[in-house]
Amino acid sequence: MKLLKDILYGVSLSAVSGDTGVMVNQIHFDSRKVEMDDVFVAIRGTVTDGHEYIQKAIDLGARAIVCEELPELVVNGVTYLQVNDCNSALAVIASNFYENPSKNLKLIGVTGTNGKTTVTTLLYNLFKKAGFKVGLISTIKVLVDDIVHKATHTTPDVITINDYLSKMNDVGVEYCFMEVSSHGIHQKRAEGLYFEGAIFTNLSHDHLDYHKTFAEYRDTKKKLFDGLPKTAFALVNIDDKNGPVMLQNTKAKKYTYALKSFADYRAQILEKQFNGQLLKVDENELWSKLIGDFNAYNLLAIYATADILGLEKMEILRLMSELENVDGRFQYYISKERITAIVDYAHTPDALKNVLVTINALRTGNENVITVVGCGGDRDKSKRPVMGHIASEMSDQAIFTSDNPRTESPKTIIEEMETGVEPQNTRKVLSIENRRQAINTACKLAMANDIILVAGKGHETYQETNGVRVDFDDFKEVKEALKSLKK
Ligand SMILES: CC(=O)N[C@H]1[C@@H](OP(=O)(O)OP(=O)(O)OC[C@H]2O[C@@H](n3ccc(=O)[nH]c3=O)[C@H](O)[C@@H]2O)O[C@H](CO)[C@@H](O)[C@@H]1O[C@H](C)C(=O)N[C@@H](C)C(=O)N[C@H](CCC(=O)O)C(=O)O
Ligand SMILES: Nc1ncnc2c1ncn2[C@@H]1O[C@H](COP(=O)(O)OP(=O)(O)OP(=O)(O)O)[C@@H](O)[C@H]1O
Repeated sequence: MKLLKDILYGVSLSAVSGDTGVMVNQIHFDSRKVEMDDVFVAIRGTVTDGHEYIQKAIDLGARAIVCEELPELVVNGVTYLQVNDCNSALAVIASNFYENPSKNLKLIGVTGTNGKTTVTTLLYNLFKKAGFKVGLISTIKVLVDDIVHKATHTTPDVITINDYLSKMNDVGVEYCFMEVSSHGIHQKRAEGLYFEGAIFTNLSHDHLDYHKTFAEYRDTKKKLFDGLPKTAFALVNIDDKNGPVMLQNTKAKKYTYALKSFADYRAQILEKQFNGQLLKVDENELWSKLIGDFNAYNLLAIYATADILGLEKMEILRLMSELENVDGRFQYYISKERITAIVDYAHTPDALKNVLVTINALRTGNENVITVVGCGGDRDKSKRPVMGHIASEMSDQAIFTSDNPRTESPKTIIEEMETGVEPQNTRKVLSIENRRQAINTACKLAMANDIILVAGKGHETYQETNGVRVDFDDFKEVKEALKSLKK
């Protein structure tokens, strides 16, 4: 139990009705989870308004209510706290409730359209190899030292983040690497946290269903950097045209990394092979199993971060050379017929293009590239024709299929992808709604040395249709399909 007054420290209150000297048990923003003596914070959401559930929360035993508008009738024995912005208040209350766990470790946030999971996971693995106790908050999983928790979001809500950070404090975690999504920043899920540093990977077309304009999407990402204290570091990819924008108003120490521009940290790709690439980082060479220009950026970002955080440069490179691909990111399998299948989480136009550029650069002869790809339902629709265009333009054969249609019609999504296909490429496109069938068809069409890219789902192990998740794992599917081929 905590004293309500204590967890309100730093919250700017516009009105108080009732006693703040009471003990409270937990904080919730979902009335359905409220129990006796909890605090309920009413959040205005995208679908409904938490203020409508204040009475429900009280019926379940809420001892205090945080809201932007006081209800007309107040209940005796309940404390009402009026604030201007419930999301901001929740952020402060959650940090106070868990005794500011972000202050007791070094928290590094990673933002950008692509590369967040890769960079945070590689940093987690690198620092673990270096002998530190580490934590990870990512799309794939949350790791409290070695204990795995299931991830629900890229950036969880602020109560859950503080809960994880507090668990990390309990086991002595020294560094935590956390993905910070634009939804997370907009909904203030990362507010009130003490960041040791933040990293910007890149910015391209995504989430325009939520942010409406690219400028709004960019400015949301920028807030992570605007909010850093001067003791923190801000590390940005300066080859990305929005890199300088991220640094505009930050008080933090500024660092840049780049493959093309002048920067504090620079790398050059010396040699590319299917099983790895040779990079020149500073004046030293690094052989990495992670291939592609985009991974050269990811690797440089982790090298720079580790250097800024004080690890020894040669040791960083030695540990980096041992790092493996992150699950579902350029994960590959070569069949006995010498057909290569690559599973990659590329679900944005930019990521799909990067992966196909990487694959095409590895072609040595006249092998074909067959791409199986879909676009998610109930998400940014404007990506669909662009991804359809990229897949058909950059592959010899593209198979459009389903990728978590959610509540939308898979057929309609595929038709929207087809609108992006240039007339000269239509003959290269097949549309097969059933993802298993699409993967099987790609395997049947493939000849020796061909490369099959299965894009979009990466590490995900389900297909979501109308709220129902059915087991589906691209890597298993394509491997099985290739194994059962009779050629
Ligand atoms: C669009 C979006 O981001 N939605 C998030 C948002 O929900 P919402 O605004 O729709 O909430 P709402 O349903 O309108 O409800 C408003 C409030 O009323 C409360 N409520 C509601 C019903 C009730 O009976 N009682 C009650 O108290 C809700 O708990 C909520 O506080 O706030 C919720 C609580 O934090 C999130 O779980 C939810 O994430 C949904 C599930 C989601 O899918 N989000 C995705 C888009 C997302 O956040 N993605 C990003 C990154 C993606 C990427 O980079 O690829 C992520 O960080 O994961
Ligand atoms: N630095 C990068 N630049 C561009 N594309 C990248 C980069 N790193 C990874 N990718 C591509 O984007 C895909 C997703 O990578 P990753 O999961 O690391 O990104 P993310 O930012 O975490 O995505 P999400 O927020 O949607 O989970 C990869 O499978 C790869 O195709």
